[in-house]
Amino acid sequence: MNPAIVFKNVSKIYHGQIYGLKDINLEVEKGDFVFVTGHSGAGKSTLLKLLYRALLPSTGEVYVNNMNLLKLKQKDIPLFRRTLGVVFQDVKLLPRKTAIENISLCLEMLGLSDREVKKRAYKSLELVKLSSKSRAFPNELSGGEQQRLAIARAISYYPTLLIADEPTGNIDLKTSWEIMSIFENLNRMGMTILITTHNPIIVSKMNKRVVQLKNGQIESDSLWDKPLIYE
Ligand SMILES: Nc1ncnc2c1ncn2[C@@H]1O[C@H](COP(=O)(O)OP(=O)(O)OP(=O)(O)O)[C@@H](O)[C@H]1O
Repeated sequence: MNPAIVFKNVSKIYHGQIYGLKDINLEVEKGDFVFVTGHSGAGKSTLLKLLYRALLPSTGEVYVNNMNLLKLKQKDIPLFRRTLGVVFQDVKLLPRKTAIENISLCLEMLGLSDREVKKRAYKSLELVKLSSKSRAFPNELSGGEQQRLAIARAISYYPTLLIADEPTGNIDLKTSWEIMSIFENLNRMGMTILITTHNPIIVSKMNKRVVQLKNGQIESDSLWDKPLIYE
């Protein structure tokens, strides 16, 4: 087996003294769907940043899609980032570009033909059920639609791994379920999904693997099997 993600004895220490993560060991198999939870300051963002190589570990090794991120050469970083899609909490959409342009602009940077860019951009919008809003500007979209557009942009590269930072952080529960069902569909299509969230209702109803962080360490790692106490 070649896991999608491997953390081997990973610690991240900020300013030589603050532990963001402490001796983490974690494997995520290809095709898994994993939530990472934990209180504020538990280390969720640090873990994500290590995954997309915005940070390097202080000790230990991180592998994503079989690449040792410590050994990745600077010139290979853009290529590496295309193997994973990232959905940020603040959606980072370009305000003066339409939905379809927000996606196409990223794809154009890959050097794809105009035809391929168009095909992938429309396909991505279709996957997040936003085809009817292709010409809308971000400020003409609801919070949930903006989040869906951010997902469409992240999957337009056809990544095998999709990671999302609090993707339901700023939206209501009903819209959150719509977003979760999109992640589930992408997972069924074979994409590995890793999502950080604070939201216990989402976690308790989705029945997925849950990695719970506390003070930079893994407190528990199991399938969610607790009773639904947040109804
Ligand atoms: N750039 C930084 N410099 C110093 N300390 C940092 C830095 N980033 C994070 N930390 C510290 O590392 C620890 C983990 O932070 P992290 O942001 O990963 O937690 P989190 O679980 O994502 O929190 P939140 O849910 O509030 O976003 C915290 O103690 C935090 O103060």
